[in-house]
Amino acid sequence: MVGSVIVHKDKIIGEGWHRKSGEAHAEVNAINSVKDQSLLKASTIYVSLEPCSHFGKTPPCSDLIIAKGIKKVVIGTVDPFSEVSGRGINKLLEAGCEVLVGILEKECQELNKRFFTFHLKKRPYIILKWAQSEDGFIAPVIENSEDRKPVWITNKYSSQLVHKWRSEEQAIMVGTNTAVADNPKLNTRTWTGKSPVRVVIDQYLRIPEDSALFNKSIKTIVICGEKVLQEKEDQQKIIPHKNLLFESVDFSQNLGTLVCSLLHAYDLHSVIIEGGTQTLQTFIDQGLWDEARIFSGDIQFKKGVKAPEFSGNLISEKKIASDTLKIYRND
Ligand SMILES: NC(=O)C1=CN([C@@H]2O[C@H](COP(=O)(O)OP(=O)(O)OC[C@H]3O[C@@H](n4cnc5c(N)ncnc54)[C@H](OP(=O)(O)O)[C@@H]3O)[C@@H](O)[C@H]2O)C=CC1
Ligand SMILES: Nc1c(N[C@@H]2O[C@H](COP(=O)(O)O)[C@@H](O)[C@H]2O)[nH]c(=O)[nH]c1=O
Ligand SMILES: [Zn+2]
Repeated sequence: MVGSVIVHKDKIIGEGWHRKSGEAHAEVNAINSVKDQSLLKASTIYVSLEPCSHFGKTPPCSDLIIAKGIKKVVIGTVDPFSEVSGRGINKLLEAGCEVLVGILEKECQELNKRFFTFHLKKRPYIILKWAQSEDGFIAPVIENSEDRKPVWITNKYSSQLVHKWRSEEQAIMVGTNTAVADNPKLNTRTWTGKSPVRVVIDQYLRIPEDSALFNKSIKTIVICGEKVLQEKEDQQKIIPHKNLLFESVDFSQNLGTLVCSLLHAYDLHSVIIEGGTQTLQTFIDQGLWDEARIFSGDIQFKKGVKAPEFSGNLISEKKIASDTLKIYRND
């Protein structure tokens, strides 16, 4: 999200923000919102991200600022996107604008943390999320039960918050055992908004075909081994569908890095990984995470699947009725 404000003689005369990829940028909306366009020549434009310099889905905002005769530009942070990255600022300077860069820089980077991670680290912003019992388990001992559903640890308020989080991210991922044991839907249900793209690891394609993840209602990417995919394709057991995509990777390599490259190639800027422990630990051990959101319920399991082991900076802790939510950052 990028925001822009236009100020004339200490008075805000225009405001705008970038609503959606492909639509008008913040500066365009802010400029268009100014009723008396003749004031622009004596105004300052504030924008949280460097004005763009390239013809992307829309024309360059730096050209528009210059064309409107705005003389002073205050920028929160440089754009990490290689097509822009300093070029927007240079265009403005060359046109004789006064340009201030780095105002509330940290706040502006935080606002677009997904976008920054995607361009600077060439991977999605990674949020780890799990719920653990009071004694540190994410599930009791798994019995080979026909009844494929999660053992619920958290309360309905935490669960609703998770659905809000799902609506805020572009992808959601789980490991094979979780898909087998829980038959999760991984959609956004108790909150409004989009469901993320579902991603599941399934090296040997052993997740039952009638699983909710394969119902084709939402775009779903299955990450499997090269050999098994070839075999299934040869047997014509994979029917191509726009919402069910199979991607093979070399499981003898570093899985975390492979998944990150794959999601980057799919242009997915963020992913929430909802377990289980083995999958979460894979990313933790490779330092491939940005935030961990951990619920603790008041239930005790005594034995079962241990929660992941990790260390990070605790940035917030709160009670949600009987649950505790702790959020950590990896920095
Ligand atoms: N409370 C909570 O928040 C949650 C609880 N759960 C519970 O956790 C349990 C499952 O957890 P867990 O057993 O840790 O399983 P995972 O869901 O993490 O699945 C593990 C499997 O995924 C594949 N996999 C994961 N990481 C790798 C890797 N680095 N390399 C290769 N393959 C990998 C392997 O499949 P393969 O063996 O086919 O190679 C592995 O056996 C379930 O009981 C579920 O109910 C799950 C999610 C959240
Ligand atoms: N058990 C457990 C969670 N489990 C996670 O939620 C998934 C189920 O998603 P869905 O089928 O969409 O409701 C499940 O597979 C696992 O990833 N989450 C929590 O917030 N609290 C909990 O106590
Ligand atoms: Zn722009």
